[in-house]
Amino acid sequence: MAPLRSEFRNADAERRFQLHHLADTQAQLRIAFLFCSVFYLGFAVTDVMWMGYTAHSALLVGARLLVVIIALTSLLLLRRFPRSLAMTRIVATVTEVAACAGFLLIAAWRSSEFSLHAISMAILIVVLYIYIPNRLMYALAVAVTATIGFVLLARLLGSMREVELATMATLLVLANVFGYVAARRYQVLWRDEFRAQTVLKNLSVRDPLTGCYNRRHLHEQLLETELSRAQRYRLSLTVIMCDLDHFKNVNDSFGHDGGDAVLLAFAGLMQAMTRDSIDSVVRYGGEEFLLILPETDLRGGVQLAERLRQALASNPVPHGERMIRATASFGVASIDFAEPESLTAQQTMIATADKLLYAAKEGGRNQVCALQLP
Ligand SMILES: Nc1nc2c(ncn2[C@@H]2O[C@H](COP(=O)(O)OP(=O)(O)OP(=O)(O)O)[C@@H](O)[C@H]2O)c(=O)[nH]1
Repeated sequence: MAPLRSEFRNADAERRFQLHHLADTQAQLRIAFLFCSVFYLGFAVTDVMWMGYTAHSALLVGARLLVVIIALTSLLLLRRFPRSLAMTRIVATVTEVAACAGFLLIAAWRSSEFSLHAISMAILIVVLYIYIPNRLMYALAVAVTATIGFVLLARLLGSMREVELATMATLLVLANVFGYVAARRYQVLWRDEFRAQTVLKNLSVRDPLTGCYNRRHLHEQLLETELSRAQRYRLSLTVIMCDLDHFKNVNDSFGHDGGDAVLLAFAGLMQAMTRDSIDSVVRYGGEEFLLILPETDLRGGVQLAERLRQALASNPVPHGERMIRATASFGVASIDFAEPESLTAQQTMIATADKLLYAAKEGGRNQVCALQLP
């Protein structure tokens, strides 16, 4: 995690974290925008009480209304783009900037009350860091700029003595420091929690030796998701069942560690040669794997199986000083849901791929057998 901004260094992990929290972030922002609108408008009463019904107080109320309009527009934009991370960040930052600009304008126009404004400024700083969810660096930039602007205005327009001004500035610096520290703690805690959840989820869906998906995840989610997606969008779907040949001999000759090295190398090949986040590699049994290839026809499936077969056969696996030669057999079953009569169920696809795999074993191993399902 990057220490200052308290975000994952890996952009992809950070994006997944942000997306995971997006609904909560938006809900919190909606409340913050409503809260901001009520308070900005509510304090218009004090403008009128201090200044009476003058053109000056009307201008102040106008400035407050502008902040409220921006906050409410942000609220509508959140409703319009509920899945957009970029929009969520933009509306959070724009509303923060508008709230600070409005506040500084009001402070400048009611320049006789800077010690009262200082209390509001301290509250505003806490709200920016902790209450409005935004990237920590954006909150820091807005809060520090607003604080500097406020102290400069107090110096130029206020009637404070130097010592009062210095004390107020120090207190506001402290508010920034504690706001930043508290916000940073939240950010770190949320990410730690997300990391722990991700690790637990991975443990429950993946095989610990090879990192491939496990069979439970295949049956609970993967296969059904991919089949229904292929059916809905009338796409083709291919599965490859593969099994290392004479694996018992590998274990007997090189020990269990040698067998594990071959399993790892084969799983690594499959993961490297398939499409990231599209294809799935499942450890189906001891030395048996299942590949699920969405939007892939029989020809594509056979090509991949052939490439895998050749890669394994021609690249012996290093194990200590020795090299282990290994081969595998493959059964490829494909279905095209563009054909209206395709009714193949999950079990049929896997059972067919399994039969084809055993046909490949019967045929002499180190080969690919394939079939297009109706
Ligand atoms: N090293 C290691 N071996 C495993 C693992 N899981 C299963 N095995 C072994 O894999 C071997 C599978 O043997 P068989 O089912 O007889 O199949 P085979 O020897 O590969 O023969 P064919 O599949 O007919 O080519 C057994 O010896 C299992 O103990 C594992 O995680 N690590």
